[in-house]
Amino acid sequence: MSTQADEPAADHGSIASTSGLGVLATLRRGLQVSPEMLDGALLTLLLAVVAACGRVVVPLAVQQTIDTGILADGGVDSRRVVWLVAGAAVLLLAAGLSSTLVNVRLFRATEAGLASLRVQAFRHVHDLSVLSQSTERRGSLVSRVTSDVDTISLFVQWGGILLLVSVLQLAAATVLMAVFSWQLTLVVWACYVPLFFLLGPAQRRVSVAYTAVRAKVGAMLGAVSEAVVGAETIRAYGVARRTERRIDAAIEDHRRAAVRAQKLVSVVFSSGVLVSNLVLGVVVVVGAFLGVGGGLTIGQLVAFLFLVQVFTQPVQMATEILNELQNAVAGWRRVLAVLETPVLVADRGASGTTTPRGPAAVELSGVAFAYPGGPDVLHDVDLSLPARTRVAVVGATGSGKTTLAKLVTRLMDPTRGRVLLDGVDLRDVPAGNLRERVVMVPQEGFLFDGTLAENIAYGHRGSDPSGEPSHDPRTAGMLADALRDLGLEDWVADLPDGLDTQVGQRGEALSTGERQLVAVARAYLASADLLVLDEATSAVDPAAEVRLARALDSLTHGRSTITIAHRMSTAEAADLVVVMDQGRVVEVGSHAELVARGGVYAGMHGAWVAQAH
Ligand SMILES: Nc1ncnc2c1ncn2[C@@H]1O[C@H](COP(=O)(O)OP(=O)(O)OP(=O)(O)O)[C@@H](O)[C@H]1O
Repeated sequence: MSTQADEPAADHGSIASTSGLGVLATLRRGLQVSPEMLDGALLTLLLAVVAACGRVVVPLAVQQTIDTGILADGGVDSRRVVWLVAGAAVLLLAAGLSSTLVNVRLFRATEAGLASLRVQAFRHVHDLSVLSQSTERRGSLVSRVTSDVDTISLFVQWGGILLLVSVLQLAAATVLMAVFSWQLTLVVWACYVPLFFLLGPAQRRVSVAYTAVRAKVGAMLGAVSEAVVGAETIRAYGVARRTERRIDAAIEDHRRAAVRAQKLVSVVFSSGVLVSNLVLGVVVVVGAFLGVGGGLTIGQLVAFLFLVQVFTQPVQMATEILNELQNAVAGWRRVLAVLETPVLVADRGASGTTTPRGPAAVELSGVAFAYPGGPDVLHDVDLSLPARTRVAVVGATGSGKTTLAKLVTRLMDPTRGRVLLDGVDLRDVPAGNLRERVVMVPQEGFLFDGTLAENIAYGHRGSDPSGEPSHDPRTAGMLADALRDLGLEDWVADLPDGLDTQVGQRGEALSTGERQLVAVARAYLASADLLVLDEATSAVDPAAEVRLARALDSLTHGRSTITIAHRMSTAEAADLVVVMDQGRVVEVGSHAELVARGGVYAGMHGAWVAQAH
């Protein structure tokens, strides 16, 4: 039997920055994760072949028209010319249609694949422990689900189409050229291969130049937006000139970087055109010699000139496409890394042990915890918190109070030891059951842009714990009851639109104290068996303080609560006080007992009393 002592330490793996797979492995894995991308790929490929063949229709038609129509043995054969032109038109139409279909089909398949990739990545981010999320900067996580997926989409929809069509186009042109003259085909390839290799380094320089431009754009936007946001401070300190100079410099930097990048692009582009023209010249000269020897007809020579044009575009684009491919693979790696991060706080689901609703008792046994890569911040915590008890956890800043709260609410799992709810290890309690029974009330809950009613009802999940907060009339009734029980009716009545008041983004339209009240009302509606409260530290006016205290009192009445207490008055009012010091529980008892004991708590309390009076 496994005991807490021999349980392996939980590996708090954070999200790797990339998946560490090679290019091909990344592409293979990416397609496995989003198989929708390959939907109907065979037909798309066939259509792409038709589209690519369309690129050589004109050279072929020109050759046929000249050799068998205009220069026919018995003089110009007008009927043949007309047929050839009409045939070419039909083929071009078919190729154009195929090309459109290839675009549409690739677009549709890619969007379906990427949408499912986004959903998977987003769901997974949600399942990851708070720990994995916090080790990764949240913004960066958002970018993985959004802009990194965009780099893939950019490549697949633009680069991918070009790559597919270009490769087929080169193949079709080469085959036709080889049919006309293998010698001249070799000449064309010999001219283009070096260009391809030269373009690589040039393209890299372009890419570096553009990265610099993007950085300068960022710096410029930063400088401008800082000046706009901080306009009041800038004016107050009379530093407008200095700010202007900074902005001017940032704009000038950007201009210089943009011009440099554009110059490089012009050089690269013109050299492509130059080589293409040179090849045309070489083809004419070599072709003329071959023609003299009887190896090449005039029609074929002219067709060659067209075919050289068919070569130029894919070769010029190739390095850019490869660049996009690199970007896409990098994006894919970052998204896959999210998907590969193991869910540390795993949900046992139906195979877990559902605990019945009712008074909740909590026990911590030999609990230790370390944040990733850090030392233990909780050591050997043994605690038994009876049901229906108001517990206050006190301790100096950094003593581990919040960490303890996160373990009790299973936002993370302990590195060693066990946290039990009514005797069941939290790791065995299904997530739905746990969220129904245990609710964490942060200092200030996150408010969503919407009405006050919506924000309060957010905590209520009706009878279905996994369901959406219900919007039915019963909720309205419950809201009214909750506000009455918490003594918040007056407050809501005084608001301009009552429960329909818009709270603004993140609740910016409410005051700090009001946001705290929303958090309390929300927790009340959630009607959990155990509340873990992080007491607000921000000061509010005395009237609001009284209202909040009264609401909190109603909220916690008759319920098991664990409050991270920042005020001694909260500890005084609690049934049980847990004192933490440097990650250890050093004292447990009632306020009176602990004061009488004359230990750490008595010292903290004494200091508070002395300061207050
Ligand atoms: N995400 C984190 N990553 C690494 N270390 C952390 C993290 N959060 C907290 N810690 C560390 O863990 C220790 C305990 O922190 P905790 O937040 O639990 O203390 P606290 O008692 O709640 O403090 P406060 O009263 O200031 O909120 C501290 O040393 C802190 O630096």
